[in-house]
Parts: sequence; structure tokens; C-alpha cells
Amino acid sequence: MKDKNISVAVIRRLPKYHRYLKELLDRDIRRISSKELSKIIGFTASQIRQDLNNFGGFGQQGYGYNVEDLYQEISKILGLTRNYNVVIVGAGNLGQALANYTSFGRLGFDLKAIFDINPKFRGFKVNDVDVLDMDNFETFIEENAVEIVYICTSRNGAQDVADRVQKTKVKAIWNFAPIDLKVNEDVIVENVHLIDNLLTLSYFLKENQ
Ligand SMILES: NC(=O)c1ccc[n+]([C@@H]2O[C@H](COP(=O)([O-])OP(=O)(O)OC[C@H]3O[C@@H](n4cnc5c(N)ncnc54)[C@H](O)[C@@H]3O)[C@@H](O)[C@H]2O)c1
Repeated sequence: MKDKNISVAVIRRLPKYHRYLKELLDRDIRRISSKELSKIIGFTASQIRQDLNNFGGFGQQGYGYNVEDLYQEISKILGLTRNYNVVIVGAGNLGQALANYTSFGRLGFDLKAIFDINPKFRGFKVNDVDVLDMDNFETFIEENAVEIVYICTSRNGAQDVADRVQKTKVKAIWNFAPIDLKVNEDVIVENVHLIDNLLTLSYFLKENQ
């Protein structure tokens, strides 16, 4: 099911709702008002009401929100009701850090392999996942029904990897390399440029001094 009518701005806020609602569930909190949710999550109560009205208005006057229902609905919208097979390309510092981070797996992103062109990684495992060379990349992707590729190569290698990804059925790339990848329209790229965040932080620090 496609949620075409939900704006990108709302979608970008959903992971934060998802995270906080999970924390509430873990604390066995079953219902919450938009005012209380606002205090915890940092969005205004009216923003929360507007956001959540986008998909069915789970709030009830005088009752608040049913945390479990809302969590399930947001999980559904975020596509988290099933698992995804993923691979990492680039077994350096960042690739290994992501492979060692177990929360992605808990959310349903199952790491099937890590790929690297450097022969020094042959026979290497990270967090029990094999590091493979790139020779059989496309075959592995097909045989293991991989749906997402995390690119953790150097800037120079990233476009080559994206070009190879596009020859497979994979339609989603999580790109950590500091480069704007050129891909076909049907491939979604989500960039994580940590340096952009750091520079924004440095701007605000400068402004506050
Ligand atoms: N390490 C960080 O904290 C960090 C932070 C932000 C961004 N990044 C970005 O993430 C990327 C990875 O950073 P890193 O520190 O892990 O680098 P790294 O040099 O430790 O690892 C990069 C790995 O990619 C492999 N590689 C290069 N080209 C390849 C290709 N075509 N196919 C397969 N493997 C290939 C290399 O052999 C190497 O093992 C870089 O683009 C970097 O700018 C890293």
C-alpha cells in the first residue's frame, strides 16, 4: 500500500514518533495525550495532532492516543512490518561499525554480507557476517533477495558500487560516502553525510559565542 498523501516532512518525523512510542511501550505506558507526548518528543501538541491525523486520527477526545495502535500504524507506514535483506559495501571503519550495530537487525534489517574490493579482508568476519570480495556481488544479491545496499566505500568507489547496484533488482541505497550518486529514477538514495551535521553544529556554536 502506498501512502502517497503523507508529506515528506511528516514522513521525516515518523521515525522519532516510532522511537519514542517504543520507549513508552517498553515502560508499559498504554495511552498518552498529545500534550504529554509533546513534552516527551519535543514537537508541539498541535503538530502532533496534525501529523497523526494524516493516518487515521488515533486520538480520542478525553482518552489521548492508544500507544500500541499508534506504534503499529507508524511501523506499518515506515514499512517495518517485514524484514529486509541488506548488504554493506566497504568493510572499513564505518562499514564495520554499522555491521557491529545490532539495532538495525532488531528493526528487521538483516545483514547478509559485507563486500570489499581489498583482498586483505578475505576470510574476515564482522559480528559473524562474512566479508566477501566484489566478484560475485550481483549473484549474491540475487540469490539472497537483497533489497537495500549500504554504501560505506571511499568517495572514489561509491559511484562504481551504485552502478553495479543498478544492474540488480535493488531499489534502495543508504549512502554514507560524501558524493551525490547518479542513479536511475527508480532507485531511492538516502544520504547520511555526518560532516554536514557537524558543520551545522559548528555554525550554531559560532552563533552562540
Ligand atoms: N568513518 C567515519 O566516521 C565516517 C564518517 C562519515 C562519513 N564517512 C564516509 O564513509 C565512507 C567510509 O569511511 P571509512 O572511514 O569506513 O573508510 P575506510 O577507508 O576505512 O573504508 C572504505 C572501504 O571501502 C572499500 N572500497 C573502496 N572502493 C570500493 C569499491 N569500489 N567496492 C568495494 N569496496 C570498496 C575499501 O577497500 C575500504 O575497505 C567514506 O566515504 C567516508 O567519507 C565515514
